[in-house]
Amino acid sequence: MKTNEELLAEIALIRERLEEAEDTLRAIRAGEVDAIVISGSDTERIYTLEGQDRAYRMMVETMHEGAASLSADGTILYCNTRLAELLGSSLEQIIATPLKLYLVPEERDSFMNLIGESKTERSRREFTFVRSDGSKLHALVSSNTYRQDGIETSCAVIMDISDRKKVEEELQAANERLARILEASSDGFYEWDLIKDRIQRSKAELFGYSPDQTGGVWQDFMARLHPEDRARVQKAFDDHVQGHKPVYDCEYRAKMPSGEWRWIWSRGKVIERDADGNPLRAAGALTDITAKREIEDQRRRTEEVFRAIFEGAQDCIYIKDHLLRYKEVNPAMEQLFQLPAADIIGKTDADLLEPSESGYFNDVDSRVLRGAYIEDEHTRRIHGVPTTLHEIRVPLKDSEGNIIGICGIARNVTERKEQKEVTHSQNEYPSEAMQETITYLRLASKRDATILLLGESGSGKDYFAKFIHQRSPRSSGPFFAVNCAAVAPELAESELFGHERGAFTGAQGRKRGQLELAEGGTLLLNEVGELSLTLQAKLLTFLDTREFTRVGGEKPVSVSARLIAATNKDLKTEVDAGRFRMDLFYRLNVMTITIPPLRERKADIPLLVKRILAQLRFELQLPYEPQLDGTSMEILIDYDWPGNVRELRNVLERSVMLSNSPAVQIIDLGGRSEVLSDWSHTIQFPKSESINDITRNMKSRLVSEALRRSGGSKKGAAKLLGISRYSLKHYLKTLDLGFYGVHDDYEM
Ligand SMILES: Nc1ncnc2c1ncn2[C@@H]1O[C@H](COP(=O)(O)OP(=O)(O)OP(=O)(O)O)[C@@H](O)[C@H]1O
Repeated sequence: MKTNEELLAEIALIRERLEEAEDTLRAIRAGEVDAIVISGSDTERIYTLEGQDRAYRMMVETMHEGAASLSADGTILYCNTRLAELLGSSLEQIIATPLKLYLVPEERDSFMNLIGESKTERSRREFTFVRSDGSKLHALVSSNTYRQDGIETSCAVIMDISDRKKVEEELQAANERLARILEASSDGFYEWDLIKDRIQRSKAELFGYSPDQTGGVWQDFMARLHPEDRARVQKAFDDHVQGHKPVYDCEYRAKMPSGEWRWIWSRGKVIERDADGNPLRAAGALTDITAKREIEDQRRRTEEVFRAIFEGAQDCIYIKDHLLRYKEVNPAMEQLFQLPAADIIGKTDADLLEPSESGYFNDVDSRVLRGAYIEDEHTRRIHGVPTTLHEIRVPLKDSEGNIIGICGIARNVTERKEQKEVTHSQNEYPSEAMQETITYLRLASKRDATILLLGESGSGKDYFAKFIHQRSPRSSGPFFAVNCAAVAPELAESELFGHERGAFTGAQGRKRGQLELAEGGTLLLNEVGELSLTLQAKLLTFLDTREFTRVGGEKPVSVSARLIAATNKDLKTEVDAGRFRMDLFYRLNVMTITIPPLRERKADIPLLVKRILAQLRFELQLPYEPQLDGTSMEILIDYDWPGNVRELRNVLERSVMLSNSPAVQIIDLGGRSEVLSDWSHTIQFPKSESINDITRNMKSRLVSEALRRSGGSKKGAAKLLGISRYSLKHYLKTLDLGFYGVHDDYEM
C-alpha cells in the first residue's frame, strides 16, 4: 500500500509529465516538432507508471510524426508507427534495434554525443537517416534527458526537415548560379549595407570596390561622379528611398580608378527596410554604357547635320510612309505647296493635288514602294500654276531591309522648262505636205503607241518628236533623246539602259540610262538604224515587257516611257541587208510618220525663217530683232536645202552672227559664198552674261563652225579643232549640240 506522500509524489510526477506532454502537444500542434523519442535508463520505471505510460502512448500515437523510447545505449525500446514510417520500416523491425544504425555512419557518434549532451540541457542537431529503401531522411533531432529518482529519462524531438533541406539546397544552388551569372556578365553589381555604408557583395570592378571594402562608400562614390551629374544621382536615389519611385534608375559619368571617365547606367532598389521603413540594404546593377552613349552622341550630331540640310535645302525634301502619307516635309516643300508643314503632314498627293495629277504620282510611288529608284521630271498644277519638278524618289528601308516608305528630293525646274519650250510653240504650216504631216503628228500625240519618224537628216524628226511629246498625256514628264550614231558602240548599252557599279572598268557608280531617265515621259531614239543587233534585241524585249536590266545588273528595272524611234535610213533595206531585226522593224513600224524634206515644202520657209530668227535672238541674247530683207528670202526659197531645216538654221545663225545688225544678209549658202579663211567671231557681251556663258557660246560656235567646215564629219571637225573625237563628242553633248546630224566615221 502506498503512502500518501508516495501517491502525492506520483501524482506530481504524472502532472509534470502531462504538462511536458501538453507542451509537446502544443509544439506538435504549432508544427514545431515532427517526432518525439522517449529514452530512459530505467524504462521499467516508466512502464510501471501505467496511467502515465498510457498517457504517453496515447500522446505519441496521436502525434502525426514518429516517437520512440531508447535504452541508454540508444536501442529503441518503444516507438510509434510514424517513426517506423519515417524510417521506411515496421514497428516490429525497428523495436529493439539501436536508432543510430539508421543514421549515415559518419553521424552515429555525433548522435550518441547528442544523447549524452541532452542529460544536461535540451540539445538539437540535424541528422541524416537512411531508410530501408536507401533514400535519405533529413531530420532535426531534439533530445531532452530527465533525471528523476536517479533514473534518466530522455525526451527527444525529431523534425523531418527533408523539405526544408531541399529548399535550402535549391536556394544554395540558385545562389551559386546567380553568382556564376553575375561573374560572367559584363555588368557590375552590388549589395550595399546602408547602415554600415559598405558594399557587401560586388563585382564593382568598374569602381575598383571589393567585397572587403571597409565602408564610407557613398562619399567616395559621390566624389567619383562628374560634378554635373551629382545632384541628379542624389535626387534619383532620394526619390526611390522616399518611395516616390519604385526603382532607382540613373545614368552618370564616373571617374574610374584608371582616371578615365565612363558613362554608367545604374539601376537598383532598397531590398530591406526596418519596421519603421528606414532602408537597411540596397542592391543593383551597373552597366558601362560609354560606347552606347558615344554612338548616341554621334547619331545626335548626324541628325543635327541632317536637320540643317533638310531645313536649309533649296530643293524640296520629303518623306512618305507606306500609305504614301507625307511624314516629313522641309521648308522648301512648304513653300512649294504654300502650306505649313502641319497642313501637309498626314496627307497624300490625292489630298493635295488635282485628281488628274495625283494618279500618276500614286503609280510612281507604288513602284518605289516595290523597290524601284525613280527619277523623273513632271509638271503638276500647284494652286493652279503649272510647276515642273525634277524629282528623285528612293525607297526607305528599316534595319531589316523592309521598305517602310519613300524619301523624295525634288527641284523646281519650271523656269528652265519654260525657256526650253520657247522653241516649241504651236505650228501652222502653209505647205500642204506639212499640213498633212501635222495631222498625223497630232493624231500620234493622242495615243501612247510607239512611233517611227522617218525623214532626211535635218528635216526635223527630233523637233517633231518633241512636238508629239508636248501634246501627249506624258507632256508633264521628261523628254530625252539619244543619238544612237553618236555614242561609242561599247558605251551604247550603258548609255541607253544604264549600268550598275563596277559593271565594267570605269563604271564607278550606278548610272541610270536614258530610258530610265525618261520615266513618265518620252524617249527619242534618233538614228535607231545604227543600233547594234544586240541592243536591238534588248530594245525589243523592253518594248514587249516594259522591263530591262542595267549593264552588270540582274534585277529587272521597269520603266513607263514612251518610245519614238527616228531614222533617215530606209529600215526595210536595212532589214533585207541583215543589219536590222525584222521583228523590231515590225514592232516600230506600227505608226510611221514621214517628215517631208524642206525642198518639198518651200512654202514653209518664210514661217521657218521667222521662227528661227526669233529663237536665235533669244539664244544669242541679241538686243535687237534680226530681220531678212526681201531678196535674201528669195535666195532661201530658191535654194534646194539638202541639209533641210538644220541647214536653214545654220545658214541663218551664221548670217545673224556675221551681220552683227538687225538687217540680216544671207551669206555662205550651201558653201557657195566664200569659206572664211580665219576663225573669226563677233562676241556679244550683254550685262547679264558671265564670262562662262560667253566662252560656252564661243565653244559652241567653234564646234559648229568646225563641223560645217568638215561637212559634218566628226573626225574632220575634231582634227580642225585639235581635239580628240571623244572630246568633240563631249562638247556636242555638254554644249547641247548633240543632234546636229553630224555623221560619224564608225559603225555602232
Ligand atoms: N519646224 C521647225 N521649226 C523650227 N525649227 C525646226 C523645225 N524643224 C527642224 N527645226 C530645227 O532644225 C534643226 C534640225 O532638226 P532636227 O534635229 O529635228 O532634225 P532631224 O531630222 O532630227 O535630224 P537628224 O536626222 O540629223 O538627227 C534643229 O535645230 C531644229 O530645231
